[in-house]
Amino acid sequence: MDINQHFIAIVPAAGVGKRMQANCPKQYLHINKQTILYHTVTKLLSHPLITKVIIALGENDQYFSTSGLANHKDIIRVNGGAERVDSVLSGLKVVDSHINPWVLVHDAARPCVSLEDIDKLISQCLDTNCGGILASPVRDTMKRGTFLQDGLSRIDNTVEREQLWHALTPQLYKTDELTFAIEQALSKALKITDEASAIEFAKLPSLLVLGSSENIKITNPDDLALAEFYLNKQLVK
Ligand SMILES: Nc1ccn([C@@H]2O[C@H](COP(=O)(O)OP(=O)(O)OP(=O)(O)O)[C@@H](O)[C@H]2O)c(=O)n1
Ligand SMILES: C[C@](O)(CO)[C@H](O)COP(=O)(O)O
Repeated sequence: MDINQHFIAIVPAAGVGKRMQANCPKQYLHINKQTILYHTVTKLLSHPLITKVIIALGENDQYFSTSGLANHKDIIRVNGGAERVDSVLSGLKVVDSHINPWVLVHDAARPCVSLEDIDKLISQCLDTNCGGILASPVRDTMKRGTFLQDGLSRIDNTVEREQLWHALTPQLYKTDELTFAIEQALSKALKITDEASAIEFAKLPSLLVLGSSENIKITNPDDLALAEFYLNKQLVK
């Protein structure tokens, strides 16, 4: 990978982690005595091509100041927004596309991403001059369902899983294209849950770059132990 440029990573970290049912936002839960946010941000900054991280924080965030990241010279803080997409857009507003024509976006809740997968994403996107995302193919039979009463659900149909992928992060796009795509999608009140969906609405292409299924998003309580296992597995490599 003959890359002679450096990258900024935007880390949306302004969520409250409702599904985690914890006593603090999930990005501030600890694994091996460090916060998940600390693991994620230091992982990104350990990549030789990532030189700055822009972290979008909640307006009332009371944890960041003691996270071990507060005075890091390569971290820029911005205010997050009501939705993840708003937090990402806040980060994009402080990126100079002349200096950083490409930008990575990576969830604070994904500390298990590997440097090798980040290399693959950067390499494939820059070699093809096309934005893209890390993704992992679906392995199970997939069903579409309908909620019934009393918390029950029923199967409506089986969803074809050929070329069905889990969208992961980082997602890597040209700064100007991503900013335009997100602003356009928001102006049309379109539902944007990742950068790729805004790019799709803008009818721009995206690569699917095969990434490890160990790059989980810590979302529900049982994800924490799994993330700890994967992080510790990386330590012994
Ligand atoms: N308004 C928001 C909502 C989410 N995020 C971030 O986007 C990432 C992925 O979102 P998700 O896993 O949904 O996190 P939460 O929104 O915190 O989780 P929940 O939906 O369970 O509340 C997280 O790192 C989260 O902090 C953000 O920056 N701003
Ligand atoms: C961006 C993302 O990680 C792609 O899978 C995911 O959409 C973010 O989580 P959310 O629950 O959709 O906010």
